[in-house]
Amino acid sequence: MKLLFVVNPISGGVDKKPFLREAESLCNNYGIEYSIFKTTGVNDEEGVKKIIDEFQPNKVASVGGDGTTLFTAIALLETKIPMGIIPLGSANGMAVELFVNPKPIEALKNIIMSDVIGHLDMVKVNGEHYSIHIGDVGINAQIVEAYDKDENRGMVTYAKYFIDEVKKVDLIHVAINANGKSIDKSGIMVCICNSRKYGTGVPINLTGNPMDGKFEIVVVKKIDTNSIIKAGLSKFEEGFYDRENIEILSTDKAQLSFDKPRLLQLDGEVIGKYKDIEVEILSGGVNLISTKNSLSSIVK
Ligand SMILES: Nc1ncnc2c1ncn2[C@@H]1O[C@H](COP(=O)(O)OP(=O)(O)OP(=O)(O)O)[C@@H](O)[C@H]1O
Repeated sequence: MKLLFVVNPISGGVDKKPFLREAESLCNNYGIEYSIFKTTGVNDEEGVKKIIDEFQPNKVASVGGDGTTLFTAIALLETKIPMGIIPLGSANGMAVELFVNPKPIEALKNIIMSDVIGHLDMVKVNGEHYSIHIGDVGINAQIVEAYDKDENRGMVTYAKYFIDEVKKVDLIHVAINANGKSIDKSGIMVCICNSRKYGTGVPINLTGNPMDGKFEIVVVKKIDTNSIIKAGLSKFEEGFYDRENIEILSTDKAQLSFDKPRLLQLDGEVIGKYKDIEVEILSGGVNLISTKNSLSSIVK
């Protein structure tokens, strides 16, 4: 077997060397041929495609956070090569969502051993951007933008910008065209969800399923002390999920038209400001290496 590691050296502020030492020793012991591609943060698409082409891996392990998972998934989109996730980012929202073993070396053993493939959907935005986890316009996108400019990573940095942004929250008006209907909505955040929960553990789309060929548009109506407390508590107990503060629309294609250009983030990456957004599902776009146990938890 040939295994390619796509490694983000900076994700989560975690040093990847100890994991890589253990991974290399495991591969050497079992006679697994491997190659390591380290991302640099600039023009990595070309580099990773070149190594995929030359090395022709049977499996790919994405070592990093959600951004790295998405980067790897996009690189593999036109191949049928399956990929798995080694959670070594700051929040690892997608890994949690997909019931990946939280211990990196155990996640690697699952990738090596498993022939179980899950057909994970991917969301395509404006014909050129992708998401597998959650994208949004509004308060969270603003936080992600501020977070990205800070050299510190992790939850404490995220929390610092959360508090700043809550103070200056702005109401968004959006016209949503989906399922043959057009509806107008207002809220503090409009989310495009392939998945259920943010990396922080806060649920946004509890009825979603990342493998059902659909995505959800979730409009969060307001933010006040009560909704913040409920959102925070719902991380620990889903009973606190505030159904009254959200509206959910499930579809496979939608057009969103905002009152003015709005900042969009997809899977933790800031994409830019858009007034109009077109979203479509790429059903089963990612061949995800999983396990029977994880798959039954995902699609339950
Ligand atoms: N060598 C590098 N130096 C700087 N930035 C990098 C490098 N490699 C990748 N990146 C950037 O890292 C980001 C992706 O990070 P990723 O989402 O995997 O980790 P994270 O943000 O720490 O974790 P999480 O998404 O779980 O919160 C992308 O913006 C990518 O451009």
